[in-house]
Amino acid sequence: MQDKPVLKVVNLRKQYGSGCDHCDDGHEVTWEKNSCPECGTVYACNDVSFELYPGEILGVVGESGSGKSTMMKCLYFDNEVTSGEAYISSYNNGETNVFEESSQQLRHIRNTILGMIYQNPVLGLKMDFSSIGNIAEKMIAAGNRNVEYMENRSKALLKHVHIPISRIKDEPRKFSGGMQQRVQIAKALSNEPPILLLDEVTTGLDLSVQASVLDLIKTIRQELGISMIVVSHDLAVIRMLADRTIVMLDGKIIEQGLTDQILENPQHEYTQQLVYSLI
Ligand SMILES: Nc1ncnc2c1ncn2[C@@H]1O[C@H](COP(=O)(O)OP(=O)(O)OP(=O)(O)O)[C@@H](O)[C@H]1O
Repeated sequence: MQDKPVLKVVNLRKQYGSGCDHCDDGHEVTWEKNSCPECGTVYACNDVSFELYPGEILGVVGESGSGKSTMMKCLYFDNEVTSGEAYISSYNNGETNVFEESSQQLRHIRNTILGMIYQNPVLGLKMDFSSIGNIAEKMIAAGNRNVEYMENRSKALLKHVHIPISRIKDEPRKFSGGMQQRVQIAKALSNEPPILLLDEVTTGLDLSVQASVLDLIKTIRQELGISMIVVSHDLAVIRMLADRTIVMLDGKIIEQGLTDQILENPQHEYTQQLVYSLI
């Protein structure tokens, strides 16, 4: 490879609390996992840096509380970062730190460059809108006004994620968990974003439903070549999907590399535990 990354993240930090003399420079502290024992500030993400390349799936794995969801929320601008930089190649040719952009620009990036699929569909869908309406809403937010186009595209997307045509007007609250995730995926794809963010999308689903959602994600990557960041606490999901993997612990990246390499030859003690628990 080394194409230009579609996304480059540099020293992303998200802290809860104002910090103190002890933890501000990070060196003098014996951390209690991700928090400062003196002032209690939580460093949910600390100096997180990585690159996402065209068409690749980057896995992010780590235990509960390691900072995975916080990182995704920062990348989708649900959370404001404390500090750090992110550059997107399809936005100002990758020359602008998007974390410093206005809220109007951030909305534009969310609507046209990023798609997000949350673990909890309530965060990604309006449960009382029709499914087709959910998708149209995202297209309208990106400036679309052509009703016929939006209707046809929504139908095609829902068909693509295997929602029966007879149910496309149903509200997601009437759907099973697997179907809700499929509608979220269709919605996230509606404006053809170059980057998809998927946060624990199969957690909580039955195994067979998990498998079908994972298959759908693989098919989308093959057909559309979209770059994806896939967060999961489950290394089996990462093994199935990710080309490269980041391992997070206590808000930091402790290991990253090709997924096969990480699975075959984990370097960090924590990664070794994760991998051996999978075998
Ligand atoms: N609003 C908040 N205020 C204080 N601390 C927070 C807040 N939100 C998250 N945290 C802390 O940030 C850390 C990272 O949480 P995060 O949810 O990102 O982890 P995670 O790896 O996604 O775990 P999980 O999969 O269980 O959500 C945790 O220590 C959490 O307690």
